[in-house]
Amino acid sequence: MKNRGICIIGCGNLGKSIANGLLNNKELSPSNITVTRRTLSKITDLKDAGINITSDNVMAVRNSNIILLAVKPYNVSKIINEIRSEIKAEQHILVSLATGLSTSEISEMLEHKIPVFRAMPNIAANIRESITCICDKNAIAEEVKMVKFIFDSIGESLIINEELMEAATILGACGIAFVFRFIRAMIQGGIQIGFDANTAKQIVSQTVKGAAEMLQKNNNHPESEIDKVTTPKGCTIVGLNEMEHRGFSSALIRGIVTSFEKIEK
Ligand SMILES: NC(=O)C1=CN([C@@H]2O[C@H](COP(=O)(O)OP(=O)(O)OC[C@H]3O[C@@H](n4cnc5c(N)ncnc54)[C@H](OP(=O)(O)O)[C@@H]3O)[C@@H](O)[C@H]2O)C=CC1
Ligand SMILES: O=C(O)[C@@H]1CCC=N1
Repeated sequence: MKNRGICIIGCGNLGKSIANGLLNNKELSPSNITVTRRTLSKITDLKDAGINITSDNVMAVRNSNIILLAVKPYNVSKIINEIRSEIKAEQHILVSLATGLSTSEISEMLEHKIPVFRAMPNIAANIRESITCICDKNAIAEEVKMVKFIFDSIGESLIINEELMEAATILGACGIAFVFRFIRAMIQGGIQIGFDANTAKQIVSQTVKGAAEMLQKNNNHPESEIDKVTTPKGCTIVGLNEMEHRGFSSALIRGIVTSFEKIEK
């Protein structure tokens, strides 16, 4: 990977999170990373860290091997039109991060047949804690390994079938927003029962981190961990039951399904 150039076209919320995450990858030199957007004043910190910043998408593509397309879905065809003639079969791999556009739709916009990937990270890429689901069209094993290397370096990654890409978008990419909303509600509850906002945030964040890490490390089902907390006739079970009476699990499931229905339209 050392001599491969990576460009991120559209260095906004997601693109910048990825760029920040990649900065900590010792196998990638910041000078091999180029990011683009029109408003460069918003990414001068990346320039200070050694990443090339530019508004020139064509130059960025010309000097790179792996193109991460991180613009809004409605800007994808316009950007591909702009860079199409620079995309070379022997030089490039294209990774689209755009929601809802298939690898076939992207491939059809291109002049040459090149490996096209879709990847769905989340903004925790910023601290190298993303989960990224990846699928591809026309890629060989070595190219898959290369793309996986990039996303493994900003968290974890999974190769999935393309038909699950929309579901992956909801659970992983939108999912982090759902988790933040849960955390916010916990903090609001914590303030109501006596903590100041900062202390409540510290307690809740570490509690959520501990719960997530327990599941990652011991592979148990969440309910079997809940059983270890709930004392018969105790204060945990009454809280949990009240949450369920109020539709807690149902609200989450319905939110996930509603987001999925929106993306499937
Ligand atoms: N945000 C998220 O958590 C996730 C987003 N995605 C997908 O990633 C993509 C990007 O989303 P997000 O980062 O939220 O969007 P943003 O709007 O934050 O980022 C897109 C960036 O593209 C830049 N841009 C627009 N036009 C051009 C152009 N002609 N040349 C270069 N850059 C351009 C914009 O900057 P400027 O106006 O300065 O040019 C903007 O900062 C979307 O397709 C989204 O579906 C996927 C997973 C998670
Ligand atoms: O809300 C959206 O449409 C995008 C897709 C995943 C995260 N943000």
